[in-house]
Amino acid sequence: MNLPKEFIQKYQKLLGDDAKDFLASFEDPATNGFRVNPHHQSLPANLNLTDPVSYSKWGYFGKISGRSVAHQSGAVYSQEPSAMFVGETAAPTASQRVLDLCAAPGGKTTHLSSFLGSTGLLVTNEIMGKRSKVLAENVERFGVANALILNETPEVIAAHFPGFFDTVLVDAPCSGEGMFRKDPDGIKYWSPDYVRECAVRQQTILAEAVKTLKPGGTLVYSTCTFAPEEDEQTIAWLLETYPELEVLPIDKTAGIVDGHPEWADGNPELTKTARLFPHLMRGEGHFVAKLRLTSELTAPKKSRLQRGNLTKDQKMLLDSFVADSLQSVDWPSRRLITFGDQLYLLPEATPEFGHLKVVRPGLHLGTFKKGRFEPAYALALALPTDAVRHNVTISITEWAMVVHGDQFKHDALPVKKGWVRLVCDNQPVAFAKVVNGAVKNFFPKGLRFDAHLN
Ligand SMILES: C[S@@+](CC[C@H](N)C(=O)[O-])C[C@H]1O[C@@H](n2cnc3c(N)ncnc32)[C@H](O)[C@@H]1O
Repeated sequence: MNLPKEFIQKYQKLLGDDAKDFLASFEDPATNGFRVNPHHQSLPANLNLTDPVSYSKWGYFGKISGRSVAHQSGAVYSQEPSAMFVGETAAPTASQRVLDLCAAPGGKTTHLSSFLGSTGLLVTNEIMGKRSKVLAENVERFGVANALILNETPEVIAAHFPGFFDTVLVDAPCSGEGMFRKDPDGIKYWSPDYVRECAVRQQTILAEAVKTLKPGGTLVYSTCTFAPEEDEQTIAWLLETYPELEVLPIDKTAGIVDGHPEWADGNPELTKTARLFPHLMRGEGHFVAKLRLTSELTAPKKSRLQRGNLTKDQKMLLDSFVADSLQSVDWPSRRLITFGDQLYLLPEATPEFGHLKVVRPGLHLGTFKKGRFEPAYALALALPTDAVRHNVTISITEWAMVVHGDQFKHDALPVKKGWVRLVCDNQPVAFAKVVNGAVKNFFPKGLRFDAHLN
């Protein structure tokens, strides 16, 4: 790999004897991993779970194809193992209010959702419009039901949610030195100036993030870069600027090491932060710090809950779909909200949106069409097995036809007419409509792909 001369010299100076191994590690292949989705009652039969990531509840080493049932159904999320350490450090507890401020494409958000289960509120935000759509796709594929997905600046988020969150994650945009093995093109952007530019941006983002914390709340800051300017020095700046913050210790195993105070202002508290180096552990590299707000920084504002807005006619159409096709779902009217003809289930205790740019106000339940309700793809992936009246098991060949958008015939249909959920390898695939004994494919047009089974 063609590493810049200044990069090599910088790390030779910082790492001393270790620099040789560190720099040599850039010639090794990137480490792959995936997390399994605890929301799925069973996992695909052929998943290789023989090589677990020791510090992660749901993580394994290995590569999963983006064209597999495991991926499409949301049974797994591909994530390199050092990135898993971020979610494990944040580890929100049930019912918390959680903010993921820099969230796309959604690796850490889906991980945080695994801790929350169906409880609490996960506000997941991405500043770039296009990337916020990718975030929404990944959140939906992972069957997350309690996420409010936003496309906002940190400034707007801070103004809307002062003193609101129990856990805040800032997985900051950074110089990405830990991504060089996976994406060598990233090296082109690297320069000492770029590193400094990133550090300034990180401070700007953190200055907003801290305003959203409740007293006692936890802030997790992470980067996928090795630059001390963006890692220890950023935390040193935080501690100096906000005496209300204290660093919390992080358990370090599997080759994860302490942060380096001597690479910042010498504050010994910085040893509590964590460094993940590719020559010391099996992963691409990260920096993680965990802090707690010890006293109030920003007074919370009184916010009302966002109210649902379903009309009587819409309620009737929805009730009729639920009666025919689902069982044991509990969707109180106050949480049902329409955006145009799209229906969503708000997460419990969602505060009013005001003027926020909302990408998804919760779980997409479906679309109101003339005189009927059509269930959403997101709903098919989010519902547990027993919540759907008719699950139809399809073969892998039929699955490939579904995800390609083809029509297909199926012998064992439980109904002549109505909605069924297609299931392959015990995983949810999509809703389909049975019309006169034939299956009508509703796999979303924008997500169709060729599974290349042969
Ligand atoms: C490291 S990536 C996040 C990765 C994500 N957390 C995950 O695990 O999949 C950083 C994100 O911050 C966003 N970003 C860039 N500039 C930003 C800014 N000024 N404020 C907030 N987010 C920003 C980027 O668009 C990018 O999606």
